[in-house]
Amino acid sequence: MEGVDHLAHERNKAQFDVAVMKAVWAGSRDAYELFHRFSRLVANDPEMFIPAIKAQATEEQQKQWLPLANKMKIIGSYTQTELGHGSNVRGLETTATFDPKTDEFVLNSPTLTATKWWPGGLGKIATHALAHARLIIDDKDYGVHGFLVQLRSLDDHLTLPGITIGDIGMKYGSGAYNTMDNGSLIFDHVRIPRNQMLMRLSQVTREGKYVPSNVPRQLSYGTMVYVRQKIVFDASIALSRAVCISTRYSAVRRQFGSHNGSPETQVIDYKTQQARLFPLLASAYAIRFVSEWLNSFYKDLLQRLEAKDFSTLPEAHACTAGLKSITTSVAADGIEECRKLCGGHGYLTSSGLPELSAVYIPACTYEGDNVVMLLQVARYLMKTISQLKSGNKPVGTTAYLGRAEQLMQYHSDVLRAEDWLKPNVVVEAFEARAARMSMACAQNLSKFNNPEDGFQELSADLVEAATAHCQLIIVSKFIEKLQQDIPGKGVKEQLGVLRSIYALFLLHKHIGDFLSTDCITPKQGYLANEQLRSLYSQVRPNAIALVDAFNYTDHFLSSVLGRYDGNVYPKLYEEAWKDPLNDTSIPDGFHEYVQPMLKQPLHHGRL
Ligand SMILES: CCCCCCCCC/C=C/C(=O)SCCNC(=O)CCNC(=O)[C@H](O)C(C)(C)COP(=O)(O)OP(=O)(O)OC[C@H]1O[C@@H](n2cnc3c(N)ncnc32)[C@H](O)[C@@H]1OP(=O)(O)O
Ligand SMILES: Cc1cc2nc3c(=O)[nH]c(=O)nc-3n(C[C@H](O)[C@H](O)[C@H](O)COP(=O)(O)OP(=O)(O)OC[C@H]3O[C@@H](n4cnc5c(N)ncnc54)[C@H](O)[C@@H]3O)c2cc1C
Repeated sequence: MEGVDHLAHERNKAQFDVAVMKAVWAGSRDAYELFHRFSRLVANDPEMFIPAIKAQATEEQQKQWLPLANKMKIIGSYTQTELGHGSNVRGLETTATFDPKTDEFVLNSPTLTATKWWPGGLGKIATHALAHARLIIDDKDYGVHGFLVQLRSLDDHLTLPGITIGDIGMKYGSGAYNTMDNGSLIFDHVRIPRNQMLMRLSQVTREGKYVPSNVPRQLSYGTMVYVRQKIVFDASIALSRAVCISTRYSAVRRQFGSHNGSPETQVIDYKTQQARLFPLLASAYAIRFVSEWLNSFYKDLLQRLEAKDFSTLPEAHACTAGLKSITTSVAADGIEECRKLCGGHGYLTSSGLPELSAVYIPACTYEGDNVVMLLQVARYLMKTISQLKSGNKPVGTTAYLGRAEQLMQYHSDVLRAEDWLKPNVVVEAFEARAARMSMACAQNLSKFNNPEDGFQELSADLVEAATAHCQLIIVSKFIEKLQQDIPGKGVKEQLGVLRSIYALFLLHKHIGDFLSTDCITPKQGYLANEQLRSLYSQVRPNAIALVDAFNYTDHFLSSVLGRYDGNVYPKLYEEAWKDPLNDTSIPDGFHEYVQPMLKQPLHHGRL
């Protein structure tokens, strides 16, 4: 019935202050930032074009271009990926050849695979591209640099001479990503003034002299690092949206279990439903908190870079790449699991889940394919280990590797299931697992004469070691979050339950790592799983309140299953009748195509 809260009985069970939990969830990001995340499918993708200008343009160039971009006087596209190369940025083929006679660069797409392909906004709306191309001076190739190129007239929006642009066509399903005009672009000897090469990091003089960057060349990748840390925050929103929908629906849905006319069982009370749903609820909170930490780490990096302190740049790259990879995989897989948790109705567009999935899953690919990103983390871990011998003491997220010798002797001293509730017990187990997996890779790598051959041969193991390292970071940051002063009745206790669920779910899921590295015994693994079951019972009465704390409106969720009031069935039915198919009783085409078949006479008893 309208106006009735069908989930009131669930909300009354909450054992914590929901208003405080809402504030904890919102964290340091304001509402605009939250909304902005989902207005990202705008043409002028502010996520990339504007940050790239800020990162790679000189002050003078910023003064010229930023006001235009910020006021949408130009619409920009971050145009890096090509038909033939996306992951391998150093393999890009587009060229920008300096012409000293005219003080210009000539941009050209020498091959079909050099065609720019995928950049958002490029297909129909962008007027300018921040094009990544190989800088060529006097036939010498100086590698990939950024160039600002006008693509379309600002008068009639027609493409300019030498520019061939198109949309790359429909993408996965009917999802909203089809509102993004990801485009293709071919340059045919397009000339731009020399001052349209972004010259903050390296320059080309009027005489055609290349002045290399006096800072790490990887700063030219800075925009990708910036977006990757934002993507981690985005993962917490996407996953929490799906978890909110499937948790509320799981409390509404009843199936089996009726005795003597009693109501059927709420599916949220089935242990299998809890074992699938509650780790995702815990993961949403875990990803949110690690994204807060990552954002502060990134802001600290920016301050250091201003002071020409590059000391945390490698770690920032490894953390943004690795956490982007892990959190988007968890969120993408989690959204699909949430669909399945809603049974058949989860497959309806009106559930909001198919659309959320279709829009979200490319996050595992864009801004760095998730495996390629974990391989970057693995390189960083192997390099860190290789430097141990020279006395280099790792700090920050790899500090535990400085205690590798000690961790190699570690054995968990868990005796009872509740021992797994102690944060230090959990962190030690995760550190030992990560250290032993990385040390084993380093050991095996040392057997190869050519380290690169070894790295390729061992890359699957290295990805697993990188995953263990990133999961340790997320577990540690969840624990650190709870060491903060968090007011409110029961709030910290509930977050402590979620923290333990997150960690013990991972331990259970990756039990093979923990056993094969001899960090824990099978019995200790069994006790962890036993504790997990008990934790699910502790979350159960708070589940609805924990997803209410995400503070999402019904409009934002756009899901009949995830409605705040739980009034699902009437709204499901109402929503279905909005489908144009239900405008008429007899479907179009019936008389022309179906009825003649039905009217066909029977021949000898056969149709
Ligand atoms: C809501 C949210 C909105 C979400 C809104 C998002 C909307 C979708 C828009 C999507 C946009 C895109 O996809 S834009 C396109 C995104 N494309 C990508 O992400 C491409 C991924 N590929 C890459 O980043 C690079 O090719 C990478 C894989 C790192 C390899 O680069 P290189 O070959 O140059 O480097 P390597 O040889 O591997 O490493 C050399 C050294 O450089 C270091 N290094 C490499 N990259 C580094 C980096 N970024 N910063 C620091 N250091 C780096 C390595 O650690 C090595 O250090 P040492 O070992 O110490 O020497
Ligand atoms: C929705 C969407 C939006 C995008 N928007 C933009 C944009 O605005 N601007 C832009 O420039 N680009 C954009 N891209 C492109 C995106 O950045 C690339 O697709 C992404 O970087 C992956 O590169 P790739 O396609 O070359 O994948 P590939 O690297 O070709 O991946 C194919 C397979 O090869 C594997 N692989 C590749 N290299 C290795 C290796 N060294 N070791 C082991 N395995 C490897 C990968 O893991 C993967 O399984 C977008 C892509 C999508 C899907």
